[in-house]
Amino acid sequence: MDLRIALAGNPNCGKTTLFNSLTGSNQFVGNWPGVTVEKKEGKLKKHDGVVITDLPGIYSLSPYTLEEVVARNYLICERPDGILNIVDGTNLERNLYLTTQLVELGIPVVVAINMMDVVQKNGDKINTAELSAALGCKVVEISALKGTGVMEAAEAAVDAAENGKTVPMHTFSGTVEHALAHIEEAAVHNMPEEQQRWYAIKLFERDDKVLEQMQLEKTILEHIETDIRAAEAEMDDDAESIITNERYIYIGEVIKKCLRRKSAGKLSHSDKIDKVVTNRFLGLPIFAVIMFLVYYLSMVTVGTAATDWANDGLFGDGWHLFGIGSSAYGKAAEEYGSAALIVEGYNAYAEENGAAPTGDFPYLSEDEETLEVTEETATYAEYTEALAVVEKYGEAPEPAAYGIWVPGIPVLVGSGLEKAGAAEWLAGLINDGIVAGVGAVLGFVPQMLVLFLLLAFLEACGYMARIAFVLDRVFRKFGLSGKSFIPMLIGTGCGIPGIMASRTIENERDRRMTIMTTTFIPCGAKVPFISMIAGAIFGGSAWVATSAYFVGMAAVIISGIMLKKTKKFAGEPAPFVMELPAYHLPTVGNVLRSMWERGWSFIRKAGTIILLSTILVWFTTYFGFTSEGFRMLGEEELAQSLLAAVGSAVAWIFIPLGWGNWQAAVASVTGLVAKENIVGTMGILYPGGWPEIAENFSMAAGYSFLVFNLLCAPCFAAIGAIRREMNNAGWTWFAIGYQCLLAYGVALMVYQIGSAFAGNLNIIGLIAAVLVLVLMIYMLFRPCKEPTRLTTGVKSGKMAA
Ligand SMILES: Nc1nc2c(ncn2[C@@H]2O[C@H](COP(=O)(O)OP(=O)(O)OP(=O)(O)O)[C@@H](O)[C@H]2O)c(=O)[nH]1
Ligand SMILES: [Mg+2]
Repeated sequence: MDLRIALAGNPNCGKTTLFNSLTGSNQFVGNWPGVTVEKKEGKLKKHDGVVITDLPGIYSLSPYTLEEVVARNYLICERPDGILNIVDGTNLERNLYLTTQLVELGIPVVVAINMMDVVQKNGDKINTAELSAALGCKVVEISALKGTGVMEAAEAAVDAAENGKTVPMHTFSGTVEHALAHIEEAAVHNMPEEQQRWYAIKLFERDDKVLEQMQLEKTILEHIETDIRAAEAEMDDDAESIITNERYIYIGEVIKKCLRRKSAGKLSHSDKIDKVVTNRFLGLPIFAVIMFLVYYLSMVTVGTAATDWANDGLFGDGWHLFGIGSSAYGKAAEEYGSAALIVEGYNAYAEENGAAPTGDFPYLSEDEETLEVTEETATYAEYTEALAVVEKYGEAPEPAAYGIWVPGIPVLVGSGLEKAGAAEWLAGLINDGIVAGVGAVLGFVPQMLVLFLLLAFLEACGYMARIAFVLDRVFRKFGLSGKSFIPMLIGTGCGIPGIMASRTIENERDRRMTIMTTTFIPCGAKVPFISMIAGAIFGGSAWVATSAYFVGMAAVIISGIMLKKTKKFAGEPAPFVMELPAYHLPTVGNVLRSMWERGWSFIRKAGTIILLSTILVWFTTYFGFTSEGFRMLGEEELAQSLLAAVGSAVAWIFIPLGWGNWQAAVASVTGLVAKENIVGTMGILYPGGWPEIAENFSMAAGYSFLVFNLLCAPCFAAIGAIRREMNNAGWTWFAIGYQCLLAYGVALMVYQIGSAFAGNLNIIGLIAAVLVLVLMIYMLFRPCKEPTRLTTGVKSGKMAA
């Protein structure tokens, strides 16, 4: 049997950080309470047979929310062999409240005071010997972040689990002890001795869960009730408060003996920053600016340079080594290209009219970005100039002549396959399928890494927790709770942990609503298609990605307001009590690790599920029934493919949204498998790349496509998470149906109203869009329905406990 050590402590005290360093795992760490919502096990490094369990944070052993129940049940029902209680040294008073309960459990406890690096920097001193004597268990000092003292702490816990015994030092007042003695005698005397005290105290508090678990006989219950009543009458308070108060009084005494504060009363750095960042008026604008910067840096500056290289170079024709020669070649190619078009126009005119033009003549010019072809006029003088240029070059300039030219993967693979004499279908599968599809997704890796890096930094330093606080003020105006923001915050990485994070919401209706709306926020997998639309149709503007983020957030707020007006969701928002963690500079290692974790899972997905999807998409795209029967198709025959047939059958649904072509319809459907697939599928279906996409989408249609895929049902994995968290098929379908309907309605408005502004008015479409708008406004402003009875009996206001 393995020795089991549980890491228990308040939220955000560093349990997961310690867990990662003790076990070498990579669990997610963030600077706000409620990051871990499930227990995780790992083997202690260099110690065979010791299993460490990371638990969600708890403030006490009376849980209110789902993830707190997980922690409590593990401690009480599965009873680990030892508890390593992590205590945030910068917040001893609140943290020790849990400690006083843990030492009563009858399980050996070792207290590890964490964040000692901060405590020391603040100049505070903790007397551990004194604290250890007061609590009745060993106390060690650690810094999980810096890794100091962590192994010693784990070994102390192992030692205590094997040999130790923790006996609580604290006694309640005489009246309470008297009642406890009676309860022990009457109700719990047949339990193991070390557990009796804890159960007696819980019975005294009339804890529902313990009462339910013990199934006491009615006579015994009545007997202990008289004891409790007597104590309550004597102390003039209810039993639960008596216990809570006495614990705090005791903690106050302990703290007085063991802690010497240097920085009492001064405003800390965090408080000063918060005065600005969470300011009533500045908070939101600062948030908007920061999010814009995050997307600007990842999408436009650092990210784009790298992504362009990945898309056009690595997964395109090729690139100049170190960029040397690129601009010279670019200039030459452009000069030659535009001159050649004029010369072509001249020759075409001559051929058509049988005589060379003497004056002005028309020629076709092509826009480099959109590939749009327009007719221009050139003069004879321009022709002579152009002819000179063309003659100077002789032929189209070769990139290899300007620097060291490295061919891209498609070129290499193509020539390799040709040399090996691969069959046509195999070459097609590899180049037009896998390289085009998976390559299109992998091309976004640099951007994603920059984005993940910035998000990891914001999460780790503590800023994101402030956003929940700032948004709470906004959300509350609409009857929503800022608590709903935490899942969305996690959802910017991936929707699945986001949906799971809804467990921190105690109110069942708010929780359901949060599950339904969390995936509106663009997750990492949606970023590539947002970026593709921005790049192909909007000239790479950073506003597109930033707007997607705020469209997602608006969708959450609007949905919240609309849903809250229905019977099923009505009711006061859950009170939002979250302490703001102190800001701190995250370690480089931690931020990089978090970035790499997310980035790697993105890459891994490209190699598995995206790869499989692209193979399927390629096969159904490049094969079809023609007049000569079933065969492989050429690039210009794709309209006859199997996929085109299927896609066309559903594409009409999207005509009102402006992108009723089968390619876009198919891409949206493959997006349900994984959202990265949208980019991969478009990569296969538009062999001409971004310029071909730009040709097929107007700006209004492009943005409508973006909005639809942002808001509609998430990928299957996330739908599975919704199913698990809702724990009900009806609610799951309701969530998916609502998401798709909302996506359709908003995309319809975007396209129809956007087109009308662009001068492409479609009267019927516009009427439909206006109707949707009116309906939404009605849903937003109609009076509230009376709430139905709340089904769960959870209490609110846990911080008071
Ligand atoms: N300065 C400092 N920061 C730390 C230390 N240990 C953890 N942190 C930071 O504290 C924050 C919370 O760490 P987590 O490990 O996620 O905390 P947790 O206890 O698992 O939190 P929940 O899962 O929400 O209960 C992170 O930003 C950590 O980087 C430490 O020793 N010193
Ligand atoms: Mg954790």
